[in-house]
This record gives sequence, structure tokens and C-alpha cells, in this order.
Amino acid sequence: MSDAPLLSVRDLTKHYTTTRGGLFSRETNRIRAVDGVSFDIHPGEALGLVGESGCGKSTTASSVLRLTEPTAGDVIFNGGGRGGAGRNDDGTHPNDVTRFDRNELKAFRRDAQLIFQDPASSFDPRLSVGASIAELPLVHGMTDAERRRAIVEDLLERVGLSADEYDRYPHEFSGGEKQRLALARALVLNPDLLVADEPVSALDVSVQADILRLIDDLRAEFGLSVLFISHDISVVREVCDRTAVMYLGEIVEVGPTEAVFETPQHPYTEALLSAVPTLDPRSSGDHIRLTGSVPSPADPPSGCRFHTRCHRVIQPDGIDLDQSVWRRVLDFRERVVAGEIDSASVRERVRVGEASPGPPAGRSERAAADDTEVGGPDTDDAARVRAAYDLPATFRDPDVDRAVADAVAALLSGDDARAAETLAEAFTTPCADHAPEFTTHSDGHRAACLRHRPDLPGGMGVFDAE
Ligand SMILES: Nc1ncnc2c1ncn2[C@@H]1O[C@H](COP(=O)(O)OP(=O)(O)OP(=O)(O)O)[C@@H](O)[C@H]1O
Repeated sequence: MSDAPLLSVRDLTKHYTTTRGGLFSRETNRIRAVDGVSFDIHPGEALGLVGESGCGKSTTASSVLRLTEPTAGDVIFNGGGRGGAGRNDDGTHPNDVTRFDRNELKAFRRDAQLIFQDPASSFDPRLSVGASIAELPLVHGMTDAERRRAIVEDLLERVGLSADEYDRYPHEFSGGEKQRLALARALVLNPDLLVADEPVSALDVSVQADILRLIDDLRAEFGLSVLFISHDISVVREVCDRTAVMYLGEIVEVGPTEAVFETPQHPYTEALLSAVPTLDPRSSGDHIRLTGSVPSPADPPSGCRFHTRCHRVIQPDGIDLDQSVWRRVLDFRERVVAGEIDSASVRERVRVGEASPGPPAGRSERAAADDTEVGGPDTDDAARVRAAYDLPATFRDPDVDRAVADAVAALLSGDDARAAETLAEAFTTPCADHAPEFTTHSDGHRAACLRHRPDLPGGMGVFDAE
């Protein structure tokens, strides 16, 4: 693999602006779909981009290919014989895709090809598949029809179909075969880069492995670089040399695939990996439960964007709870501050004022395991609220216990604002205040997590078992 990257993406940003409301009350929303993403792909290398739905993977792909206009950032592409160019006098780069004119873009789109989840939609049902694939070289100036046919027939065989299938129509092919056809079409102009956006997500599991193997074989055969996008981290492992993990518009960890899988350095990566079924008998099988919903990219959390769901979210100086209890306290705080838990919902969920014959309704096993004995009848309502929201009946730390008790009492008395204020003041995390920078863990393995900052409370340089 050469040292110079084929593709160098720096601080790529794509914000969508949406408006809603009537003519006189327009509200503008800025959706930070991609928010300062940087990565390199070397010649012949496959980079996986993985993350939950909505984190910005497809927007990254379409911004790199300039199918959508990026808001900011550089996309330096050295393919198509553009290698070795230096910077222009004004600091811009002659190979920056974001600055390409029409002709340069046309040439770039020959060198960088896209396949996506639903290959069916990209084939014209009225054209034979061979004619569809042969259209591209025609558009790019190859007028010799016989030669075009020969090239396409050869490609059909290379993707595991047969030359005879040239004259058949798209509806005659299965989903997996259509993805083979899409690969043939992507390769017909001999590109340097293939962007594969969820190429196997719509396929039967039995077919997925065949297509992944084919992509891997074609990469070697054609010397292709691949940007491979998937929400499924186990699929990425099959084909990618390096893996980048994306959360809410940002890359949070990147490194050689084995390093990312064996020693993940970001809690989000840990959570994604823990959800992968494994046959490894050494695996504990513990599934990390991500709490809370994915925040909106229109209003991402401050500091580390993952802190609202992170199982390793840092405790401030002066608080030392069991980590899972701390997570639940913060979940309660987030939901009260966001107005998701208010006195009305508490009353609905907990039958306030009713005598409690046994354990409170809705009390979870986890809360029951953490807490101590529930008090007498006077405390029933408060105890029910704590149990319903997964909080221990008492905390060993009296300050924590008092803050939770005050907030619960405020909710029960209908004072939602005081409940929110009490919790917001008592429970803060450094993760909400500091945006994490990347730290390096081994060659090319980097992660952006405040746990790696030893100067912060809870920072430790490396993850320990908790
Ligand atoms: N044209 C658009 N206008 C406004 N918002 C958009 C547009 N396209 C995408 N978004 C928003 O940008 C965010 C990122 O979307 P994107 O499709 O890139 O994510 P993804 O990780 O590829 O997810 P998926 O696999 O579900 O497509 C989402 O919140 C999405 O709703």
C-alpha cells in the first residue's frame, strides 16, 4: 500500500437547513448531519464507516462524491492520474473535489463509483442489463459498440454471472444477482474508488456473505479503494482493513479493524460490539444497553455528543456511585430537564396516594437489587417514583439521596421547574462540558473520549473493567 492516500477527507461538514411553519412564522432548523469528519483511504484499502441509522454515513458518502454539496471541508482525490499535485498559492488544492468544475466532476465520477442498498432502483426496467451497463462507457466516449459489449460480457463473468445474461432484463434477476450487476456497472469505467453504501443490508443473510466476498475479490483484482458503509459492525469486519465509527455526525474512533474490534477505545464502539452475537466461548455475552434515544442532529448534546447515552459517562468530583446507578441518575435528570418526566406523567405512572401492599408497581428487578428496604406508608409515593424510574430506594451518599428526594418531592407536589433545577444543579458530568479530542492508542488507532484524559475526574488513560 502506498503512503499517499487516494482520498483525503478533512473537516467535511454538511448541514441541512429545513424550514417549517407558515408564511409568517418560519422556523429554521440546522441539521448537523456531518460535522467535521476527517479520514484517509489509501490505494487498495477498504475503510469501513459504521454507526446507527441517522448518524450521517450516507451524507458523508454523498458529500464525498459531491452528489450533495458539502457545507465545508476538503475532499482531496488523487485518482485518475491526478497524483503528486501540490497546494495552490492560495492554500486550496487542485484535486479538491469540492472545488471541481463541471468537466473535472465528470472525470471524477468516472474514477469514483457508488453502489447502494437497493440496486433494483438504478436499473431501467426497459433496458437489458447489458445495455444499461454499456451506457456508461458510451457516455464517456467509447463509441465502438462491439468493444463495449465485450467489456461488459467480461465483467458479467468477473462478478459471477455469465456473459449470456447480457440480454436479460432486471426483473429476471434476484436481489443478490442485481447487486452483482450493480458492481459490474460500477467497475465498467475502471474506477479507483468504490463507495458501497449498505450494499448487503437488503439481501438475505445467506447471500450477504457471497456479495461481501465478491467485493473483497474485486478490490484485489482491480486494485480498488473502498469506502464501505454499514450500520452493522460485524459486516464491516468481513471486508475492511480499517474501521471508522460514527456517532451523530462525528467520527469517534478509527483504526485498524482488528484493533478497533479487539481493544475498542470508545464506549460507543464497545456498545456496538457488545450487540454482535458471538460464538466465542470467552465472551461474557454481556450486552451493553444504550439508554436514551439518539439525540437530534439539529440540537446535538454539548461536550461529548455521546454523553447522554454513555455507560462510561464520567462522575464529577465528589460523586462516587456504582457506574450503572450513576447512568440511571443521569437518565432521570435528562428526562426531567427535557420535560419528558413531569408531575403529570409521574401521577399517571405511579398511583400516587394509594396504599402499597407490596413492592411498587413497575418496579424493575435492577432497582430492587440495588436498593435497601422501602420505608413506611409515608414514603410510598416517593418510593414508587424512584422504583418506576429505575432509581434505588436510597443512596449511600447522603447528598445524592437528598437531591433525588427533593426532586421527587417537587415532582409529587407539581413543581416541575424545581425538580429540573434541583437535578440539573446536583448532577453534572465533565462529559457535558468538554468536547473530546482524539488520543492515539496504537499505530493509527485513535479515539475521542474524555476517559482518556487523565487530568479529568474519571479520566484514566485507558479503559478499566468496571
Ligand atoms: N435532505 C435532507 N434534508 C434534511 N435532513 C436530512 C437530509 N438527508 C439526511 N438528513 C438528516 O441527516 C441525518 C443523517 O442522515 P444520513 O442518511 O446521512 O444518516 P445514515 O447514517 O446514513 O442513516 P441511514 O442508514 O438511516 O440512511 C439524519 O438526521 C437525517 O434525517
